[in-house]
Amino acid sequence: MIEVSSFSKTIRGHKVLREINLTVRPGEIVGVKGPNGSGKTMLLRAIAGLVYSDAGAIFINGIKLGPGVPYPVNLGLLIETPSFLAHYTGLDNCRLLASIRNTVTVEDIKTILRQVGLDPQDRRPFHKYSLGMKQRLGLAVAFMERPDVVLLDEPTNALDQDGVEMFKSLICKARGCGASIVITSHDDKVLGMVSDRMALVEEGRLIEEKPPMRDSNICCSQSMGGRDE
Ligand SMILES: Nc1ncnc2c1ncn2[C@@H]1O[C@H](COP(=O)(O)OP(=O)(O)OP(=O)(O)O)[C@@H](O)[C@H]1O
Repeated sequence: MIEVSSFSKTIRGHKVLREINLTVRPGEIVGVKGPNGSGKTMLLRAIAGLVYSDAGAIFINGIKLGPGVPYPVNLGLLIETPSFLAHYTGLDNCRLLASIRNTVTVEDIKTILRQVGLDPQDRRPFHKYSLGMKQRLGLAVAFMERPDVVLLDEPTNALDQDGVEMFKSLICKARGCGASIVITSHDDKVLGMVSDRMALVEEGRLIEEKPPMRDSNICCSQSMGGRDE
């Protein structure tokens, strides 16, 4: 459960987030839209515990984020361009990141790589990947550890149609497993299809929240089995 409570953030004298209130329950996807520079990425960074508040607070499963507080749950994060070790393969990059928490096996990693459309046996180093392949690898890492909180900034950037379908399937599965998910996108169509609610951010303010759109939400109509096949 994500609870953002009257959260404000000022950077170098500029108020980038202003009294944001937002709750995302387990098994819920909130889509955030808004113009360039409105504060969408900063909101995700704040929920990820990467920036702290000037006023207000963010609670994850009831635990207030702040300096010295370990992130309370498994976090799946894709913010801006994913950065990986240039000379490592996709599999080796994933294995390195997975070794930090040590909660998934190599087979789990190979499975998620296949799910995002990458070949675990591909020996090409990351720097030879296309933009779409890099984005797919970023998504693989975000979902690799069966996260409880998923924060995705422009997740369909550089993805072809097949990649967008893969993304929809991944996010619906995570929702079905009870993750609290926030995504930003300039693609209204994708946001509309997967979000339970939409939030509109302008000049650092959350100015409108739209109610659940169950009828058009593809995640509501898909089967919500476990992750692997
Ligand atoms: N590291 C930083 N230092 C200072 N200001 C920043 C920093 N990062 C972002 N900002 C400012 O915060 C505001 C919100 O930026 P943010 O990246 O959250 O916008 P956004 O809604 O994600 O935009 P876009 O749609 O272009 O990705 C902008 O005015 C930006 O200039």
